[in-house]
Amino acid sequence: MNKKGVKPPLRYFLLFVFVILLLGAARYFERLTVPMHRSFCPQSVVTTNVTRSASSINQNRPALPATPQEVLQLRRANYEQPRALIPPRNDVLTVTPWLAPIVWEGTFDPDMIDSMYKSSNITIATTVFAVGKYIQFLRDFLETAEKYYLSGLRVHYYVFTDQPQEVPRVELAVGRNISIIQVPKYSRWQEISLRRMEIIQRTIEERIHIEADYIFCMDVDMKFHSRWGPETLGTLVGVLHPWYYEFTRDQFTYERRPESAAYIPMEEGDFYYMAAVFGGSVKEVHALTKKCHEHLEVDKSKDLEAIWQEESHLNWYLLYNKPTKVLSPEYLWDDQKGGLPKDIKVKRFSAVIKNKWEVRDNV
Ligand SMILES: CC(=O)N[C@H]1[C@@H](OP(=O)(O)OP(=O)(O)OC[C@H]2O[C@@H](n3ccc(=O)[nH]c3=O)[C@H](O)[C@@H]2O)O[C@H](CO)[C@H](O)[C@@H]1O
Ligand SMILES: [Mn+2]
Repeated sequence: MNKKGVKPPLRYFLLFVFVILLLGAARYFERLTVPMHRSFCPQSVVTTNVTRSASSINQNRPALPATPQEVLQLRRANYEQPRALIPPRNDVLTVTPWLAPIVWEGTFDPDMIDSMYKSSNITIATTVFAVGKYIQFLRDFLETAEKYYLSGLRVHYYVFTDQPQEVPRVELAVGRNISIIQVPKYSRWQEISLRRMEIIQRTIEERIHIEADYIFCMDVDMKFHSRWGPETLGTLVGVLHPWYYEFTRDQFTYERRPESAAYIPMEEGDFYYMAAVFGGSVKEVHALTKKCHEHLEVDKSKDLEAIWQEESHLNWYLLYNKPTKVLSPEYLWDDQKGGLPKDIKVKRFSAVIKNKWEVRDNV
């Protein structure tokens, strides 16, 4: 017996029990603090945490998303500080007067954006029409999309075609799938092009509203050339037309006949958007396609066809329903423009040069 009345072996045992209890308490409090952090985290980080706690049950799952500790590290990640007095680009407009960002190379951090969306579990519907001879563009569109378009995210392609059996088999990455939907072939290319609004509206109502969170509607005579990442996602997204982004509003080829539902007066207009890509949340794109479809019908009843078909109606819509994000012409280039000007640092998605007389039934 020592002077405190506890034998040395017993003292070591009690010390051991105490340490074990201390470690247990530390782990318990660590767990408690995670939900507290969560409530202060942005949405994407919250999702990351949730996924981790689920996946940590199954230790065999490959490529685990960030742990809560890693999330903290991520929040302190070593990226360049945004400087309030130093604009990332001073050669281009990076925000609209209604405070929507305009996305250009150099204005965002791709790694940061990717890590924000990595475990977000969102699905992006992507519609593409390949009717008549335009089926020839589909393979390149899909193959290059699998290389560059929203890599690592869930993408559901909806291919609308009159020849389902001709849709090429393209290997899709994990989490990506394709639905083929048969549509009629109208005899005029203008009709094929402008019917897209109606068909997209209907398909959103029938299934896309259940199957996806965001949607992009794209032309098929296009190829991806480099990253098209989740920096493009937004509630309502329009893209600057590569031929018109330097022009003033009076030079835009808006519909100028007051009889048309797409009419825009000379003294109005922000940008000229190209109809080869538009997108946003499924809800907003549904509203857009519904309104444009209605306006197309109104024009049709007056025997009117807007100067650039659905593109004229899209421009009307986006003038009076401001997009929440605008993509620069990096996201919609045209190979016919040749080399890139100084302000376009990267070509991400571009229209291929096509022989209109060869691919269209009527020109
Ligand atoms: C540079 C230029 O002049 N651009 C205009 C032209 O774009 P584009 O020349 O890009 O129109 P386009 O021929 O690519 O047609 C639009 C899309 O409709 C689909 N499609 C069209 C025809 C067909 O036979 N089969 C088929 O599947 C296909 O997905 C195609 O990508 O016409 C559009 C008409 O809406 C817009 O007004 C564009 O601003
Ligand atoms: Mn096109």
